[in-house]
Amino acid sequence: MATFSPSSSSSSSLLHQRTSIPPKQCYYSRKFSLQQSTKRVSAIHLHDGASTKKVSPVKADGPATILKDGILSMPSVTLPEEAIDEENSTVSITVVGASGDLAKKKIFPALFALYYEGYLPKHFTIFGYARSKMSDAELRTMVSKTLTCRIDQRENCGEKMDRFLERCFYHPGQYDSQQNFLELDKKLKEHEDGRVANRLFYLSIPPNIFIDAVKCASTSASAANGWTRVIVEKPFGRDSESSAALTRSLKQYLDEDQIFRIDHYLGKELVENLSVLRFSNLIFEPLWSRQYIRNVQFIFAEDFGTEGRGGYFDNYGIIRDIMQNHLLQILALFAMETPVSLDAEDIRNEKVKVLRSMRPLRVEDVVTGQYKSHTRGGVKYPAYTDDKTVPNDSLTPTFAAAALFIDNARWDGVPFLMKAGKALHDRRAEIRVQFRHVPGNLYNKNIGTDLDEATNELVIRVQPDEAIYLKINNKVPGLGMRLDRSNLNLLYAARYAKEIPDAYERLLLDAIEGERRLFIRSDELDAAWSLFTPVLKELEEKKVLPEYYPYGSRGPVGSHYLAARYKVRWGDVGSEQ
Ligand SMILES: NC(=O)C1=CN([C@@H]2O[C@H](COP(=O)(O)OP(=O)(O)OC[C@H]3O[C@@H](n4cnc5c(N)ncnc54)[C@H](OP(=O)(O)O)[C@@H]3O)[C@@H](O)[C@H]2O)C=CC1
Ligand SMILES: O=C1O[C@H](COP(=O)(O)O)[C@@H](O)[C@H](O)[C@H]1O
Repeated sequence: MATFSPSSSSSSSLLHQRTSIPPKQCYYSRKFSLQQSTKRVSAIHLHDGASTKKVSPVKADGPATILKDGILSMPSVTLPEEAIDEENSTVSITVVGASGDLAKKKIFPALFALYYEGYLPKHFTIFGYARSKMSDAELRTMVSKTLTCRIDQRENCGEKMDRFLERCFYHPGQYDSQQNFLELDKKLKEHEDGRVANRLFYLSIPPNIFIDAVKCASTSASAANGWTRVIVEKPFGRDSESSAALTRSLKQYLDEDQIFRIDHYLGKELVENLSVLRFSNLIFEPLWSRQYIRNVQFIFAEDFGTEGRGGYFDNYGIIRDIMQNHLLQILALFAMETPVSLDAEDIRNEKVKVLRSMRPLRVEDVVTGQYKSHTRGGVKYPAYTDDKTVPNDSLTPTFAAAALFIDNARWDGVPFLMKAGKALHDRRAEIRVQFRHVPGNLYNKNIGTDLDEATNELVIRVQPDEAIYLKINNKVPGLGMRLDRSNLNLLYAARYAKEIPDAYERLLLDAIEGERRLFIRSDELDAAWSLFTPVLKELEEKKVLPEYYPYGSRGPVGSHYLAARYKVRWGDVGSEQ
């Protein structure tokens, strides 16, 4: 073990102060401000000039404290031995299903962005694995064509891309072939070159072959002396039973702490910021309850249909595709109680608790829709069922709205509304918090007749154009006394010059670093499915007809009736959004 014991040092000198860390390493902290604000030493980042590695202290003797003039006093922390041994360890990342859409669109670009920014460890190798026949050179050509990520306009991008591609390789193989995975293992070993070998497998394949691939990877290509982790993509089953069966099968080959169930919405910047906003600002946390909040809305909209993914989508539908995972995860983060710390288990414990306090969704609290063909400006937009991979008589919802409730002391009676849809008039993901009326408001008569319009609303716009804004009532300048609604607006593009990383970058880095906070634990998943499984079964058994809405419209009118039943008006509708 190595001991690190700086004390009473400024944060900049802290970066270099150490006792028994080898001289070429210094401290670099991606999350330094987080550590300061939590006043706990939960992680330390080691940086050797080329790469960064996060380590958890084995032991911290006490909390960090901020003294006068920003001087930071740190406790003595004990680091694990592997933390100081970057030279002798390596990480191999195998993208299983490398020829597929997600790998090309998201995973390889995210890995390149991490490399470009210096976040990957010094020694790393990337392998693509799939059945398609490809050489290393062909994989590199394929990857280079799809590196259309945020980095590609940057300085030295071409040069860095060449360096990155030199470290990408390909192995063709079947997903259920131990022999093919043994061959992969052999190649990985050659690249690992006798170092401590850590291996990350990213399962970017259809769910019906997850288990075959996990079985082969774990039995024939696990790391011999380092860690082995597996990132599993959604869908995690299609209901409680199939999800539990998937978990059982995964656990035949992996421990829970090796399984990284990804929900990429948890990696989005504004979703990460939700806890910061709430727990580090005095003005929000005291208002975060039924006393002040009338309703909360989670809205997801896409202005395109299921084009190209109809085959997958028809078996799942929008409730499983977006609500049960992305929107529910955001809801859990929004509504959970204060966690004991920012450690993964403390956060996930709170998320499970709030999910388990929720009422299973009732069929009368759901509205479903499906888009139909629509011609606008001479262009004909297809119906969902025009997709050749979708049956003509499919009832699969491409839109749903739902009202959910949390039966605990904080949220009793507050409607949590969700709305998700494809082929709508715009693309957005946002959280809207509508506050109650001001009691005995002196200015009621200056507001007009619609008091609901005049309540405060906090909007967290996850995408596009990331922003946080608060709608307030304000006096219109002039000699009269007229109020209007104005926004206190934090528009990220105006406030921060830095680009926002893609969610997959954050999540891949976390998986490499063993940070589980943004990945879904099996009990969270069980709780999430318990809420949606009964209603999904009922909708399917009763063959409930979706309400048809034109491609490019605002979706079924039924969603407004549902909201009105709970005295809610969707915040994304109307002139001022
Ligand atoms: N694409 C996206 O935007 C998103 C995808 N996901 C999830 O990520 C995973 C991968 O998605 P995506 O890349 O779109 O998937 P693809 O359909 O593109 O499949 C990935 C690869 O798996 C192999 N494959 C496809 N079908 C089969 C099959 N029936 N049997 C065996 N192998 C098959 C193919 O490789 P080969 O033939 O070379 O072996 C293919 O290139 C899925 O679980 C998906 O649900 C999650 C969120 C978004
Ligand atoms: O998981 C999924 O997410 C995408 C939307 O992701 P975004 O990051 O582009 O907002 C959605 O299109 C897809 O249907 C779903 O499977």
